[in-house]
Amino acid sequence: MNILDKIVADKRKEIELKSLIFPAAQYTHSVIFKRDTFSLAQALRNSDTGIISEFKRRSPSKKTINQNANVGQVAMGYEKAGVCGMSVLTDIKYFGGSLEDLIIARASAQIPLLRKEFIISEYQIIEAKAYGADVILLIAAVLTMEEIKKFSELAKSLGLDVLLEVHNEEELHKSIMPSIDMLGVNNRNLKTFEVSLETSKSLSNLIPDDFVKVSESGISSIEAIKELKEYGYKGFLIGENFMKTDNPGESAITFITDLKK
Ligand SMILES: O=P(O)(O)OC[C@@H](O)[C@@H](O)c1c[nH]c2ccccc12
Repeated sequence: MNILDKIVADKRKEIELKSLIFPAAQYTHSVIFKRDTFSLAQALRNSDTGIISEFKRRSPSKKTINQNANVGQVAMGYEKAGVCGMSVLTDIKYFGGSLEDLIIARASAQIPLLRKEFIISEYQIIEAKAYGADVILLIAAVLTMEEIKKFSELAKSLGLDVLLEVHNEEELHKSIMPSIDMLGVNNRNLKTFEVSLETSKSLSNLIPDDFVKVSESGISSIEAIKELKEYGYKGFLIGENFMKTDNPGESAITFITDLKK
């Protein structure tokens, strides 16, 4: 079994139990559930920097990235840096994240927040909104075309933006539908952890122009962003490059200042 299959198998068990303890219906009456959301797609369209910065303590490919960072402080730093949005890992077992991190980020910054999660059920989409997310991630590698349609339509009906992530041409073909706002190309193969910006470059011309194009993972230089922009990318998801430093917020400020020069 590859790591992605393992993560998804664990996730199924987790949701099965969680939905018994906290049924989805109990979330939908809360004030936070009914709030207005921020649009990441809109922020990216209006931006000339396009940075989506991530909060990530560890990952299966990098055992420790940053165990000390305070999610509230990092969210404030990212907001001050002028990022278009912040991605918050909520998977505990493999990434050391949590829904608590998401809610603290929500309380700390008024910017679009992406729930970074392996979404395989409608329950997690309700939960995402209830914990303060504005955007959900759907990973084509673990979903059927029917699931992508059902999940993205539910998200849209709740006022959430949808970032659909692909890694190859086949995943891209099954994912193109009107309920998707942004198409993310993950430069990291989630099954082997290999990273190459060539993935973004080679898939770019297959993505129709009505979707905001986002390049994800392995981005650590201004040069890389300038190059990816030429392939039509408007969004750049950066995690480790900021998180591996002692002050991720400050690192984002420096990075975006340099990007604007
Ligand atoms: O830390 P990086 O290489 O800058 O990557 C960030 C982000 O793209 C990566 O964390 C990611 C992209 N897609 C995912 C899906 C699940 C978990 C994590 C991810």
